[in-house]
Amino acid sequence: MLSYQVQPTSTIVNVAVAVIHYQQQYLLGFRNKTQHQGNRYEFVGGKIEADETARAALIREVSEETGINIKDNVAVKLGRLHHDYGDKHVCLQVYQVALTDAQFAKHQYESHGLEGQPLVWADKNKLLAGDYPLPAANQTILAWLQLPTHLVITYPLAHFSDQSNATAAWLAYQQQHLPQDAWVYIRIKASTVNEQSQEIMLIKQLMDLRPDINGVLPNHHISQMLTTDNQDVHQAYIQNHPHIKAGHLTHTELMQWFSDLKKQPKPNQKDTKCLSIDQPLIISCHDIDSIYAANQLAAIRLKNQQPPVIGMLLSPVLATQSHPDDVPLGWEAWSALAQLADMPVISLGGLSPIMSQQASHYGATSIAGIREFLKD
Ligand SMILES: Nc1nc2c([nH]c(=O)n2[C@@H]2O[C@H](COP(=O)(O)OP(=O)(O)OP(=O)(O)O)[C@@H](O)[C@H]2O)c(=O)[nH]1
Repeated sequence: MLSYQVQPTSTIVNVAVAVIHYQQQYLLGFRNKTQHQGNRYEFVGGKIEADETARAALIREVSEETGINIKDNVAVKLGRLHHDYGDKHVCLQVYQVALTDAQFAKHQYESHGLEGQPLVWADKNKLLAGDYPLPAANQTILAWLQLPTHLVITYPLAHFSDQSNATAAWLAYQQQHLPQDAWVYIRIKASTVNEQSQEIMLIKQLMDLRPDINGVLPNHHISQMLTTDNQDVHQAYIQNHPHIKAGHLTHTELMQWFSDLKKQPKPNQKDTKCLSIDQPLIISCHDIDSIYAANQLAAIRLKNQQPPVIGMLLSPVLATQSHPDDVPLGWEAWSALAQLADMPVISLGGLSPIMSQQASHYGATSIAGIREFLKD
């Protein structure tokens, strides 16, 4: 089977990693200088024994290292990643665990763990800013943690087709209804050639009108921007715009990429240029085949040291008005698929923000939607 997971000659060390947090504070240990990747901070965790599941190892390691019992906590899978340190090849299985008020109250003042290692609670902003040196493999975990709990998706242009000027109506609507500081997948889905030529301009206009929002831009626009005559201007725009957070790859685009990959299994940097390589990616998946393809793409980007895949939009969970013909997966089937993803999974389809807790119970790190996520 075609697989881009790195196949080293040495043994892979499987590690369960617990990203333990209480609200915006994250628990870090400090690795002794004699340890592998010593003199650095780490998330709590350790090797998965041969006869153990990753979750069982997670509970055991957290208990052994900190005394915190997370048996009854929800552990949301953030992802799985390979990293070859040269002297050691690790496969990290990473879970996010939110502590309860009582757990935090009990453990917050412990300055050392049960193995004598120093412990600190790091503010999320400082952690993401790189104030705590971590092993190199953890850079991807930090990128995953950038993903917000809510992702807003814009209405397509067609939603405003009864207006005399649909593009102006689209723009005015987004300007007014997008929540402050939201991460927004700017999806326009123009149908006419005239509208298509305006899409990039519309995206830029929206980003200018609402400088607070964080944009997830369709990948085909990013690659289009980078292959036009104004390539330098666009490249500078994308690279220097602090609020462009990721490119988005549709299910169809992903499967096209995967089919091309199967024809040419060793793509070079130029061949992957159609995928935004300056930005992290968020990928839409609907089934097991696309999840497999997304995992392959994530592994290739990691191996090529390109910005990682930071999320998978897996849909539809429930029936939606926007896709009335799609058969919903339902939470149980959705959850089983989500477990197969090697990156954080965002639930989508007929959801509202009040379902966040339910979504995380089923394995979602985030929740996305259109109408229910806009402000009145
Ligand atoms: N616990 C933990 N390990 C990590 C992180 N990131 C990362 O690359 N690792 C690597 O994953 C492996 C963890 O295994 P471990 O904790 O059981 O191993 P160790 O080297 O500390 O001890 P040991 O080999 O003496 O048992 C180490 O090679 C470590 O460098 C992290 O955030 N937390």
